[in-house]
Amino acid sequence: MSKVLVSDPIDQAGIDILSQVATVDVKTGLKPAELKEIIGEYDALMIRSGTRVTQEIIEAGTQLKIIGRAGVGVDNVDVPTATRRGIVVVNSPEGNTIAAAEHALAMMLALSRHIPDANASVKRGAWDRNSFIGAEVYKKTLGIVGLGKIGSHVAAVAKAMGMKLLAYDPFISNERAEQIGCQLVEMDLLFQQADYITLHIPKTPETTHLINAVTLAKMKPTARIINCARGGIIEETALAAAVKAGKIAGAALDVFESEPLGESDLRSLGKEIILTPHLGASTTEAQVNVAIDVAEQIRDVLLGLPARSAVNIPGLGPDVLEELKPYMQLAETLGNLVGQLAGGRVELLNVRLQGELATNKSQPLVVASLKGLLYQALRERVNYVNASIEAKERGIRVIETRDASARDYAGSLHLEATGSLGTHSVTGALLGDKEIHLTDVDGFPINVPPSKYMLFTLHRDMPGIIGKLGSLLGSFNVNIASMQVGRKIVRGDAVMALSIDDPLPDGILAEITKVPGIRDAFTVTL
Ligand SMILES: NC(=O)C1=CN([C@@H]2O[C@H](COP(=O)(O)OP(=O)(O)OC[C@H]3O[C@@H](n4cnc5c(N)ncnc54)[C@H](O)[C@@H]3O)[C@@H](O)[C@H]2O)C=CC1
Ligand SMILES: O=C(O)C(=O)COP(=O)(O)O
Repeated sequence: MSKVLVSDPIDQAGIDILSQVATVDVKTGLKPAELKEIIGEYDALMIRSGTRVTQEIIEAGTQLKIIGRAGVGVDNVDVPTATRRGIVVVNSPEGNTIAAAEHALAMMLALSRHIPDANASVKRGAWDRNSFIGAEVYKKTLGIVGLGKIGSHVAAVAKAMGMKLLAYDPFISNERAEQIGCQLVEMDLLFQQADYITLHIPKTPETTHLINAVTLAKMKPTARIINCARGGIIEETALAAAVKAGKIAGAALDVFESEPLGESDLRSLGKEIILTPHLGASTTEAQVNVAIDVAEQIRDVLLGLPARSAVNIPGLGPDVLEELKPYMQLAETLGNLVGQLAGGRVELLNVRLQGELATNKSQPLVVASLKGLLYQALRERVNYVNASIEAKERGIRVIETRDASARDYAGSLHLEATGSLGTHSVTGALLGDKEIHLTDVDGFPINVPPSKYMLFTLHRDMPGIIGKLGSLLGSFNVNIASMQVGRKIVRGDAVMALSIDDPLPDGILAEITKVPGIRDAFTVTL
């Protein structure tokens, strides 16, 4: 019989499901060394945010087949190491959405009415009605950073309370934001105008310390900020200093850079700050939901069945995958590329499967294109299982067409995306069955393999332009690995695709578009 270790508190409903197929040991509060010592005995590990599943732990887990996170965030799991070792990582993307959203809303109201401190003062025996004059949220502006599952529910409730809603989410379409009743704005404007700011984004390299002394300085002195997403998105020392100096009116935090929270300036602040010990998902309902959701997936994987919310493996049959693998990679690369060219906030994706790809078996390529398209927004959390649902939730319309007539290649894939930078298209094919080639960008024929850092220009085909661009890049110490021009007619419009060795330095795109003849320039990281 399989063995499952549950190393954080999980609802009994989950334990009951696991017990149908495995021996279950519940051992919470283990130190890393203790976990490392015993993990080798187990086929599955079930956790919440309390257990750090590091590379060391995963490598010691020689029998591990699956790690189940009974919640959303998998930032405490070394997913790349698990993937390399063939261990499935699953989570419960929706089980605690309502609990986390309600906690953020509770924090907003508690901050506005000083409920924790007023309660403590009555319990101390006082009857002080003057120290706790509050503020109403009605007709105030709520700025939501991250309009995903939790952010959207916060929006719906806040709207019903009469709040005006602003949102910042570079990966959500205007159409989707409007449906939720939010106005999408840039982050600076949100910070300047909001009376309350609530964060609902994942912790990624881009969002770490997204809120720092500079962003806090943009807030109104009467504004308050709430973080029920992840510790480390707000720089805690900068926040404590801003609250202490009265630069902002207050903050409510459920999550911290290091948990449990140790010595911290945050603890010494008064009623303007509320701290809770990572309670966002701690409702009876959410704990039952996530425990069942994840335990069912662990049970299924131990029985050799696929998992429905795997964050690191495709939920497709191995035979289909093997055949389509190189094309899946092509579709992901093209999706990632066209998403960046279209500016991220994509509303419409046209997928055209051409030549031998125009068969019904190629449906996974549409999913792979969406996975690529959403990669910039969701990173490793988007997978073949959730890409279509995530796209739908973001209001991305997908139109799929099949054209069996082969063009220059036996099979090719054409993607056209409409986003905040307009409509852009890319086509790609495989060379020698394996090597990915871009064969067309915005209707201009090219033939280049994609590379990690790329620069595209739209320019007039005229003498001297390539030299000028080369010298400009040289003056910024940018090394060109390869370059190709695609044009439809001589001396008409043309596209240049350059592979470069490093990311483009800040400010250079603006310089490039100043070169006479160059109309536009885009850079992408693949
Ligand atoms: N305090 C707690 O106990 C809980 C915390 N969480 C945390 O809440 C957060 C949100 O969860 P969900 O709404 O389920 O995730 P989600 O994936 O549905 O939504 C996240 C949104 O953030 C957006 N986003 C990504 N990068 C961004 C950036 N740089 N700037 C602005 N927006 C960006 C994405 O486009 C997406 O719409 C996660 O960090 C999760 O770990 C979730 C449950 C409980
Ligand atoms: O689901 C999440 O991302 C959470 O942050 C909840 O964490 P928890 O399961 O309560 O330790």
